[in-house]
This record gives sequence, C-alpha cells and structure tokens, in this order.
Amino acid sequence: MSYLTFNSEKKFDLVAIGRLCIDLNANEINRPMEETMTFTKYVGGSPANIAIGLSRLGMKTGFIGKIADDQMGRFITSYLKKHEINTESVITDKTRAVTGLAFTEIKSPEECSILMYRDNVADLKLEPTEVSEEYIKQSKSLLISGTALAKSPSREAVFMALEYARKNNVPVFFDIDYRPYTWTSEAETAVYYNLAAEKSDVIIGTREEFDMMEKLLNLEESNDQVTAERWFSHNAKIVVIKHGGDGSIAYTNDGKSHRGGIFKTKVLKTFGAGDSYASAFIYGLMHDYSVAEAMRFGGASASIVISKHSSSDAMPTVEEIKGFMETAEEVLQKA
Ligand SMILES: Nc1ncnc2c1ncn2[C@@H]1O[C@H](COP(=O)(O)OP(=O)(O)OP(=O)(O)O)[C@@H](O)[C@H]1O
Ligand SMILES: O=C(O)C[C@@H](O)[C@H](O)C(=O)CO
Repeated sequence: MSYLTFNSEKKFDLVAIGRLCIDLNANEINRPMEETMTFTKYVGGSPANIAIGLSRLGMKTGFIGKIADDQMGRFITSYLKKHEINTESVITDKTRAVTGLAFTEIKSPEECSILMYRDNVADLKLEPTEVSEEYIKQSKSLLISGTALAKSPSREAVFMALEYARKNNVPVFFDIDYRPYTWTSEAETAVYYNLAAEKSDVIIGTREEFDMMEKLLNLEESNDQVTAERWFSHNAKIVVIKHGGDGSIAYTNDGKSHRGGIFKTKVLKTFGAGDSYASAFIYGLMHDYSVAEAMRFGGASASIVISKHSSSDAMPTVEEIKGFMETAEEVLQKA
C-alpha cells in the first residue's frame, strides 16, 4: 500500500532545505579530541548529507540553503555540483556569516560526539523571501530538517517552504534532527518542532527527539505508538521512530506498525546513521517499496555509513546497499 503520492512529472525527486556545513572528522581515532591532531574535511549538515545520499542512489535532487561567501562555501557548492545536486537555490550570504563546522570526536565506536562551531552561521540566515515557490513546485517531495527552525530568519524560511509544499501537493519529509546546542530554550524548541511536524507527511526522529517534542504536553504516558498517533490527526501518513542499534519502528495512518531491524557491521563511528537511514528510506518509499522494505534498505545504508569515516562521502549506491544486504548478518527487531 502506498501512503504517499509523488507526481512523476516533476523535475526533482527531492528538494532539501536547511544547512550546508563542513564536517571535520578526526583522523586519529579511539582517543579524545584533545589528542587528535588532524581532521579530514567533508561536506556535512544533516539535510546536505541526506540530499547527497539520495543523489548517490541516483535520485534528482536540489537544495535550498545559504552558504558563506568564502572558500568553505565554495567547496560546498562545488561538491554539490559534482554530485549533480541542483544549486540554483543555494544563495551566497553577503553579511560575512561563516560556515558551520562540526568537529567529530571518535573515542570508540560507541562513544562519538560532535563539537560544533555555529556562531554567526550562514545557514541560519536564509530569508523566507529567498525560498522560491516555483522551485519547490518542481519537486516530487520536500525535506526539512529541524535545526533550520532554531533561529529567524531561517525558521520563517522553512515555514514558507512548508506552505509552498502544502499548497502544491508536494509531500514533506521532516527529519527532526535535534541538536540542542543550536537552541536557547527547550520550550521554544518543542513549540517550533511541533508546528513543523503538524504540517509534515512523514516524520522521522529518534525516541529522544520525540521525547523532547512531548516535554510540554504533560502526557500521562508515552510510548512509540502514542507518539505516532498524535500526528495522524494532523497531516502525517508515516511516523518513524529510530532506536539506534536496536533498529526502528514505523507507524502508518492505517493503524499498522512496521519494524526495522539492523544489519551487523564493524562500527567505526555512529554519526551519519540517521542521515544515511533517511536517504535510503526515502528512496525506498519513492520506489514503491513497502514501508518495512524501505526501513530495511535504510538500515542497510546506515550500517554501511557507520563503518566508514565520513557521513556524506560514504553514502552508498543502490548496488552497494543491495550487495551488502545479501551478505551482512541481519538482526530482526523483536516484536
Ligand atoms: N550500531 C548499529 N549497528 C547497525 N545499525 C545501526 C547501528 N546504529 C544505528 N543503526 C541504524 O541506523 C538507524 C538510525 O540510527 P539512530 O537511531 O542512531 O539515528 P540517529 O540518532 O539519527 O543517528 P545519528 O547518530 O546520525 O544522529 C537505526 O535505526 C539502525 O537501522
Ligand atoms: O548534521 C551536522 O551538522 C553534522 C553532520 O554532518 C554529521 O555528519 C552528523 O552528525 C551526521 O549525523
């Protein structure tokens, strides 16, 4: 059963809106960052990673975002172009804003963290007037990611994009992508996340991210099903709740639940799991996979990326994922 309708006449499969940043991933790993001397530079930022993932999977993608007017900004646009991601709606900041940097610390496969440099970042300066309805109209789907809601004017730009998507029947994927350091208050965070989720067709987040959104609600009890059902009275058709190495569960607006197991792998670092999962899951849904098959495809993609050094550059092709699924050990999620 298909929960979403994608218009096959459209130029893009997916347009993403949000941050285009840089990841600096530790080369000397299994130690604290204090002892890491060199880092490798990659394009990063959750929505950028997802768009890159989809492009690796052969999908036509475009990006709406703002980059710094410097070497880092130019590195990002040239990488996107190389990966055939349309950059017509990638705007160059003229206020001397900088590129967001994410230094990743890999202490052990289980203990990874990110040190963010995000003062005066270009991505949060995207203006609502810089979002083109025509551009969104040309896409089969829109991806928004929660960090772009952290500050004005980027917050209003995302809401503008959501309006244009709704008006033109473009299904919206919302990756919650909650990064506490970008926000000032938990209440503000929850309010804006809930407002965006109300307008989205597919909501993807971890259990902890949904907990954050429910904090103000004084729910007597919450669990994955309660969480998901809240959204079906709004616009959601699918709600995916990710549980790291324990897999994922999705609920659909016909009352069904779908379980996603994991594929065992030699984990190098855990970040990048969510973005690679999202891109392959979206690919699956757009290719008429069942929800469970799309989750399986997402889990396999995540498993490949967490065994590699980067998040964006490591995004696999369809052939790589299929080949991996044939040989890797799958652990089904318990009922
Ligand atoms: N240790 C693991 N082994 C195999 N697969 C994993 C592992 N951790 C995560 N995954 C896969 O990746 C998916 C998403 O992972 P997770 O729930 O950690 O998302 P996330 O917190 O958004 O990730 P990120 O660390 O990128 O922010 C899981 O549902 C699972 O399929
Ligand atoms: O999303 C970010 O800003 C950092 C990412 O690029 C990083 O690779 C990561 O955390 C992926 O989960």
